[in-house]
Amino acid sequence: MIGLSTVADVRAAEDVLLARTPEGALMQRAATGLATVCLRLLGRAHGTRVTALVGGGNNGGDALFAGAHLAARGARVTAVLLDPGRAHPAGLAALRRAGGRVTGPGDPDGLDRADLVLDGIAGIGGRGGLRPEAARLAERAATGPGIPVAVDVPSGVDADTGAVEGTAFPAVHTVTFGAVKPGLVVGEGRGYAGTVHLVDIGLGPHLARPRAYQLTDDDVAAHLEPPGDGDDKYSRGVVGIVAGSATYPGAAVLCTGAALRTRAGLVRYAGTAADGVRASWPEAIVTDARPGDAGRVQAWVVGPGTGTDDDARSVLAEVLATDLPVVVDADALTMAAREPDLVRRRSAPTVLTPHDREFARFGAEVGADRIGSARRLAADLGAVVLLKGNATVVADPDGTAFVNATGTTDLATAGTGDVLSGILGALLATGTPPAETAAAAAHLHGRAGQAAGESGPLIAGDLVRRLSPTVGRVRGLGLRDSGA
Ligand SMILES: NC(=O)C1=CN([C@@H]2O[C@H](COP(=O)(O)OP(=O)(O)OC[C@H]3O[C@@H](n4cnc5c(N)ncnc54)[C@H](O)[C@@H]3O)[C@@H](O)[C@H]2O)[C@@H](O)CC1
Ligand SMILES: [K+]
Repeated sequence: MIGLSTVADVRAAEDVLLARTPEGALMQRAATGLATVCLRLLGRAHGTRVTALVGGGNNGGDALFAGAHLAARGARVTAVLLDPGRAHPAGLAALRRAGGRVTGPGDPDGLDRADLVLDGIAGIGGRGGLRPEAARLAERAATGPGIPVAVDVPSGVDADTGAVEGTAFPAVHTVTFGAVKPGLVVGEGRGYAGTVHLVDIGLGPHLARPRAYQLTDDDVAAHLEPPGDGDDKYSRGVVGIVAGSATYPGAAVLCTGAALRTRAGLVRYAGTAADGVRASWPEAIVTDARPGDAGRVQAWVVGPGTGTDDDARSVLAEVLATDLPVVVDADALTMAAREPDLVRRRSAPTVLTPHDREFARFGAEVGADRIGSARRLAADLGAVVLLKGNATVVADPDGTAFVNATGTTDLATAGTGDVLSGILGALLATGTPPAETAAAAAHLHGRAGQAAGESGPLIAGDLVRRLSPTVGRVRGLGLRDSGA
């Protein structure tokens, strides 16, 4: 797992470390790491042009020292000082010694010819939307030819939330120090940070335990263990699915298929789309009776395409009255938002999977702080909230959060949510902790989306078809993608 550390946690760890290291040592570590990444991106230093945008804080200091490293290797470095009176004095001296040029914000011509632009305007000390002069430079850098590299955090991005007010520096790479900050991987910030490179400056042992994480393929592989010798089809957890309707069986077919393809244990389907599901998935055990008559299951998925009429409401209430884990999706979210006590009174795990509009039905818009909003709803309902988005956020009622790293914009198409709830139900039926399990489902869903998107625009059925090879790949078994 990759821990995501808040600004307060980074500052606290820095304070401890600063007291134990010679003055300037941390900034040197940061600047050396930054220059190393820049060299890798440029391929060579000699003869290249680098423009550093330099604010009046330590973030600007990092950019100046890194510029000095690059200048010492033969790069032509220009520092554009936004606040000449406050630029980091030692950094400025180092850059000048190494032969770098220094100008003010009125003379940013270097931006139009740079091979690489360093954004050292503001880091974790940045507050609010970029001021006009900084915004102008960030916009100019965006249209210029140089590779845009953010120092620690793209200026204008809130490091804790990813919120952007107005303009931010549109980095293609962000070189961040000590720990990945949440704002680099979630919300709008994710789009401004590009590829994140973490430079170790020794903060690790002093950092508080993070409250937010990203899962890796290895973490997710633990949720996808193949059956052991002693397993049979029941011992690995059976998932029950209530989805679709006689007129619209599509959601039921996608959800059931996704569950089957995620874990080829047992999948039961109960609902009015029974004929459609039977025709598509002879492997599922299908009934058009109520969930209570479907046979034993270890987890339920309820809601995709069920509608919100009285019958649908009574089926939802029946499922939520069980003491089993339940995934509440789509139409079931609309109904749960009307009667949140159906969720609150449960003691077994519930996972809600809203997109932004569904989230708002529970009483508050998502807003710019996606992790904070998901945490608030999770705590209010005592349920895990999986808030869908470009970077899906999962929040546990205890405040632990996960941010998904594998999402692609290709997934923004009809039916992909039905696939996610099928994956999630299948994984939840094994009895693993619900928040991490939900994060694992989002990760796998994203990986399947990446695979399906390689050959052009994807439709939800492509995700289902790609799931088995994707599970194989994430498990690291090296199963060959069948290309189906
Ligand atoms: N504390 C330390 O020992 C270390 C700090 N490091 C660097 O220091 C940074 C934090 O430094 P600071 O606390 O000095 O703060 P920053 O340099 O991140 O931010 C303060 C500067 O940003 C400007 N600024 C703030 N909001 C702005 C806005 N909306 N528009 C335009 N300009 C704005 C301020 O005028 C000031 O010049 C980290 O992000 C990291 O880059 C690293 O060198 C590692 C070691
Ligand atoms: K920056």
